[in-house]
Amino acid sequence: MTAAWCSGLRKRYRQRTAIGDVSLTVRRGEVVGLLGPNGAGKTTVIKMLLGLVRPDAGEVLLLGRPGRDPASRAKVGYLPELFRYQPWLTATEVLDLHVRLAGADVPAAARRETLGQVGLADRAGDRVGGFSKGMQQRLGLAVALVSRPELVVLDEPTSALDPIGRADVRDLLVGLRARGVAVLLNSHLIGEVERVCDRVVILDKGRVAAAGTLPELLGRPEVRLRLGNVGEEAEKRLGNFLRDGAEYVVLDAGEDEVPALVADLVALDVRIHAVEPGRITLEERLLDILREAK
Ligand SMILES: Nc1ncnc2c1ncn2[C@@H]1O[C@H](COP(=O)(O)OP(=O)(O)OP(=O)(O)O)[C@@H](O)[C@H]1O
Repeated sequence: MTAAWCSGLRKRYRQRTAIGDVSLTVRRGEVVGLLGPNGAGKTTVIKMLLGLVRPDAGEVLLLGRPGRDPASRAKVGYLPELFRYQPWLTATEVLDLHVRLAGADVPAAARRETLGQVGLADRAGDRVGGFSKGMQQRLGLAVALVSRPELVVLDEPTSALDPIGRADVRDLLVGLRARGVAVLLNSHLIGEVERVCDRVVILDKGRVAAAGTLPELLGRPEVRLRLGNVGEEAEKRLGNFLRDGAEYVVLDAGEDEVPALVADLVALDVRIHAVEPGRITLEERLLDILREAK
């Protein structure tokens, strides 16, 4: 089930410890988000996983093989943070080149389909030198996906993309997960990570500051009620719920709990201004974790 695994990774550059101790796992059919401030070590971890940077210590397994074994990378797709493709080649030729380099067998129709998936179908025959930055990043995604990899590692895949491009990438990731592909996603766009990732690993100063599923990191979902004209009887009915300023908070609400509560409150002449789902956002949680670690 494990697509990528590393344990005890360390890396120093001269006197600077880039990675102090990082262990993480990405399972098949799972999208894992890598978050953390600038310089936290996200790209270095990705490069050590992929054999592009040699760790000082630690172990890597990719799709069941030791990371040092070049064969372990045959089924891995990678979009680097800094992407550049040969400007004299067309998009189709870039894909052909990468398919050849990967030693993969991908029919021409499937290559065309991949360019279509990233929104470049009508630019397939154009030279990459004339592409915008976002178009080059889309091509980079096509390169990462064209050989039908079992593990996809994307280092800030939407940094140059417009909002529609970002939504396209989200759809692509959901499609990959449904096919059982494992995805490791490094992104500063926390909303994007929150929407699409099953698990999140937060790096800070070369260490894992927190890791878990979204419910584990964000706590229990809650429903918040903003009410007016709360009389004595209504106060009694609300007695079991937490009060946070002007709001009442229902934690872990059962399926009928909120509708029943609202019906009772309406019957008691309470004015209901809002009934809203409320939970700390991943961005708030990330900032808390990073501030605590300071
Ligand atoms: N080739 C290198 N030589 C020297 N130091 C390096 C090298 N590569 C990375 N580092 C250092 O390692 C640390 C982690 O860098 P890394 O690029 O992994 O961070 P990051 O979390 O990906 O940051 P960002 O969000 O800014 O992309 C930084 O202190 C950086 O200066």
